[in-house]
Amino acid sequence: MQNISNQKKMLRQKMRQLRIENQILQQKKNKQLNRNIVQYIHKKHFRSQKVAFFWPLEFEADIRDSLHELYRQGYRILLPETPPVGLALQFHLWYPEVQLRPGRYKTLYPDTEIMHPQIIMLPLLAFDRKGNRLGYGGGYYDRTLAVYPTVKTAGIAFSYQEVSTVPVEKFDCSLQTIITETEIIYSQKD
Ligand SMILES: Nc1nc2c(c(=O)[nH]1)N(C=O)[C@@H](CNc1ccc(C(=O)N[C@@H](CCC(=O)O)C(=O)O)cc1)CN2
Ligand SMILES: Nc1ncnc2c1ncn2[C@@H]1O[C@H](COP(=O)(O)OP(=O)(O)OP(=O)(O)O)[C@@H](O)[C@H]1O
Repeated sequence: MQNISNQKKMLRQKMRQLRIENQILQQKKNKQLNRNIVQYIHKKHFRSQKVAFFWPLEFEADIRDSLHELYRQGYRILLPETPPVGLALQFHLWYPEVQLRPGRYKTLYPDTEIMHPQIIMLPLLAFDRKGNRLGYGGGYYDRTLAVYPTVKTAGIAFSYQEVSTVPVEKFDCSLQTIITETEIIYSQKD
């Protein structure tokens, strides 16, 4: 039997491919996904709370509408700066006019003050209904959630990214909620 890290590697390859195949269809689902993100935040969290999002990379869900909408409503939106591998993400305050700087792995972030989030929205390649998450393999979000054990977590994905079981290792942090364009899945008490 293969070890878990190899299983993760293979699932990553498969999900990356699936994402490319879904690129066009995905664009049509962005609107509904953004609607569900805003609805989740309204239902669960008060205004002026600090919500960490991410600036989408190529092929990821385009969640920029949610950032603008929630900013307008008085939430404070934070974006991650990607440090060297082995360190936790740092979150910077975002606002619509801010200039974004290029960071590691083609990420973009605002070079503004650092803030601590109360809610973290996470990108992912695959998820399962128990809230297990597969990312790109940098371990950035697991390390970050280890620093913020009490924050609320919600993964953002399209429904085609659901798999029956994501292979997990002992350091993997699971998600309380997963938001897709078709549903909001509460995998754990939130
Ligand atoms: N939008 C976004 N921001 C994010 C993440 C993410 O997954 N998405 N991260 C999540 O941890 C952190 C950045 N970590 C990353 C770690 C590895 C790769 C990576 O291996 N990229 C591939 C190309 C990915 C692809 O296009 O499929 C590469 O550079 O070869 C990317 C981001 C923080 N910011
Ligand atoms: N809390 C932690 N402390 C130390 N090392 C960690 C921690 N969490 C993860 N790692 C390391 O990070 C590596 C990658 O983890 P994993 O495969 O779960 O990444 P990922 O969740 O897919 O990536 P990302 O969160 O960046 O999207 C693992 O090999 C592991 O050694």
